[in-house]
Amino acid sequence: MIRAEGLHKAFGQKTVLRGVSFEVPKGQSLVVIGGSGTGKSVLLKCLLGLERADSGEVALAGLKNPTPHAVAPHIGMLFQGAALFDSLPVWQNVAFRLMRGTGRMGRVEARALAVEKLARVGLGPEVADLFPAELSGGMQKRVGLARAIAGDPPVLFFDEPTAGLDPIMSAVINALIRGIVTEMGATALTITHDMRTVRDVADRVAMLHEGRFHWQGPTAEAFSSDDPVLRQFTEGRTEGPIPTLR
Ligand SMILES: Nc1ncnc2c1ncn2[C@@H]1O[C@H](COP(=O)(O)OP(=O)(O)OP(=O)(O)O)[C@@H](O)[C@H]1O
Repeated sequence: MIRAEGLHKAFGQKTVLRGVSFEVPKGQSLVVIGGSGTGKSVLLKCLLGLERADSGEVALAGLKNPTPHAVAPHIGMLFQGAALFDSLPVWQNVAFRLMRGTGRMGRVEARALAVEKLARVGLGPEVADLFPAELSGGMQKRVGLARAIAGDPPVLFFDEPTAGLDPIMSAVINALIRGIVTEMGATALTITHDMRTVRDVADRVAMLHEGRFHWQGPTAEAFSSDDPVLRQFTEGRTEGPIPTLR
């Protein structure tokens, strides 16, 4: 479960979050949309404890206002640029967290688990010993996804999972995310600008606008709503209540 209650966050004079409240029940997938600079990344950082909200509360996997360290074993995260370690082979990237800390896995077990997770995201065992630089962007995303699910975490975060991918690879990654989330029974939160990701991945959609969730609801309703702010965004129109610089 992921819950936020009245999150406020300002940087100096600039208020970014003005009372964000929502709950993602266990096993559900929420996709957060919103224009550039509306605070989606700030919200994600507040949820992960990477930024402290000025006020409000976060509950994540049973933890209240967790620190990044406390929350790490309970979450998997796919970063926007995949964020793999260049100097480590793919399998060590996937098993990175499992090979550290108390109760860490031995190399043989960790490698076997990495190969299994790579298979889940459509990559063969021959990829395990390659280095990230040898992979295409789509393959790196798959490796990032394998790493996110390596520890079978109950909560998954996806930050712009299709950024920089072609439409076909985007569809592949979206389908993988949806399949994995359903199969694991994970609670998921995805940030995206990609309406295809919204359609493919979301049970529910929330739109961040002027520091709050301006609209929240089931995915089908997000695309049939007559809310002018939501419509302008989902239809990508320059005219409407959201100001644009042209
Ligand atoms: N550490 C910081 N210090 C000052 N301002 C910040 C900081 N982090 C974020 N901001 C500001 O908060 C606002 C929201 O930024 P954020 O990166 O969350 O937007 P976003 O919705 O993720 O945008 P995009 O879709 O373009 O990635 C921006 O105006 C940004 O400049």
